[in-house]
Amino acid sequence: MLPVVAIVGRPNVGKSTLFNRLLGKRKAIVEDIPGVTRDRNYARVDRFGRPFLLVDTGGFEPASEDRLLAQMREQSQLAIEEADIILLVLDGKEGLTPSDVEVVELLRRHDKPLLCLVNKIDGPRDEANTAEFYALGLDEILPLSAAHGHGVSDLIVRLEELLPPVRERERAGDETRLAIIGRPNVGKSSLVNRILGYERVVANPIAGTTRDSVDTPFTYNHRSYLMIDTAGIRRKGRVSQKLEKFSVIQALKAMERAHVVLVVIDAAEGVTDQDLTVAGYAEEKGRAVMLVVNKWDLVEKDHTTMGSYVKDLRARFKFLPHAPVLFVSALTGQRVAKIMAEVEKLADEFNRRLPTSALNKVLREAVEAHQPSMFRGKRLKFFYATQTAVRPPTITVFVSRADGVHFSYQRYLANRFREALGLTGSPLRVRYQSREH
Ligand SMILES: Nc1nc2c(ncn2[C@@H]2O[C@H](COP(=O)(O)OP(=O)(O)OP(=O)(O)O)[C@@H](O)[C@H]2O)c(=O)[nH]1
Ligand SMILES: Nc1nc2c(ncn2[C@@H]2O[C@H](COP(=O)(O)OP(=O)(O)OP(=O)(O)O)[C@@H](O)[C@H]2O)c(=O)[nH]1
Repeated sequence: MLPVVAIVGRPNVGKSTLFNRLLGKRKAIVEDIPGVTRDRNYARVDRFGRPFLLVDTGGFEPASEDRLLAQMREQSQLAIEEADIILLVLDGKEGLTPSDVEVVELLRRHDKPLLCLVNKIDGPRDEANTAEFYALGLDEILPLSAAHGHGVSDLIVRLEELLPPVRERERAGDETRLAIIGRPNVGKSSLVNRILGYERVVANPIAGTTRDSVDTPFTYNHRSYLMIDTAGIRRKGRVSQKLEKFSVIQALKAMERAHVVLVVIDAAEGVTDQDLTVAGYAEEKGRAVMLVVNKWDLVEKDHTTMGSYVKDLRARFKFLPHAPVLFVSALTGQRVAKIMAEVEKLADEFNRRLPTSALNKVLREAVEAHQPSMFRGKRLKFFYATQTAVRPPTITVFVSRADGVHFSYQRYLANRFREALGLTGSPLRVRYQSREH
């Protein structure tokens, strides 16, 4: 499972600066998810020896000293519960403050690895500023300039030493891994129980290596599935609802390991930004996504309700035009049995291997039926298409000028591939590569 590294510290100490510094240029999570305007406070970091999920716990509302301390306690508590490693950022320019002392006390009562960073040590002149922080009695204080990068490589070395070893690959086999995610209280556990109640649970839940994870293998229609549990979200209660991003982390961790992701939406509450955020991440990762609208029993309906609900859903989840949508009630059981039937179809498509001959036939016929427009005075030439990856199915098309394939033509070809190959719900990636002939 992806380890979590949380950055904590008072406002203005440089948490976001450090976050961006560790992230480097490339942000691993899409930032332009339509409909999501909120700041990004978490991202997968892949640039170093071991990938991890980095969380910036900042973003306090401006508050009085008292309120601030309360928020910092809460922030630290969450980091203790959720993170594998905690980076405490202190302000070397401002010096040690009473709230720093308190937070350190709180953090070290637990055995989570803690790295204490004194930031804004921009040059030799500032180094004396670190001295007073030794009063905290910590074994190790790392001077840092998040803004200029000094000390960052030392930090990374320490981080890598502390990160838990990479677990051996997820249990091999061709089972489909299923994650059910959604905001607190949308009915995830009820759905999991319903699904596992219907299907044959093969074994007792296997306790994962981390305390929160309990995956359940089961079979449906003679095929193996693994239900990835997101129980962590359930136990947090009051606190994590305040800092919603921590429940997002659980969802991100589950999605890392999943093939098929069920994004559960509360029918009565409607789509929230958080739903869009996690679905956007699933889309970016190339997971097969299904939108499950739960608590359908609570909605007053006439014959137009479902249609307009779908329309609204499609508009919000524009980036997932193919995701199947189901309206269910975990309470009454209505249509819950359909979920696994849909999952099976989706998983089939998601795992599909497409013969090169079939792909080329589709490509040839599509180009014949509708020629691409000229690019810089020349007709584009399409050579051939072949599948270059599975999960999700990925097709590479070789063409005279990859940059000459207009977006609308890309969409046209992708749709032709989908139609011809019977891919209705699964993501499909089509890449273009230039070739001379
Ligand atoms: N001199 C100096 N300034 C820094 C350094 N790192 C951050 N700053 C400055 O400190 C200020 C606060 O930085 P942020 O990264 O926004 O701090 P933050 O902790 O995320 O703040 P909140 O979002 O309020 O929690 C900005 O003006 C930064 O430019 C540093 O290494 N040296
Ligand atoms: N009316 C109605 N209530 C439901 C339905 N599904 C779940 N609930 C209720 O919604 C509440 C939350 O359900 P849970 O299954 O615990 O939701 P969860 O998403 O696992 O919640 P967290 O543990 O907070 O993440 C419970 O009171 C359920 O009885 C449904 O289809 N209709």
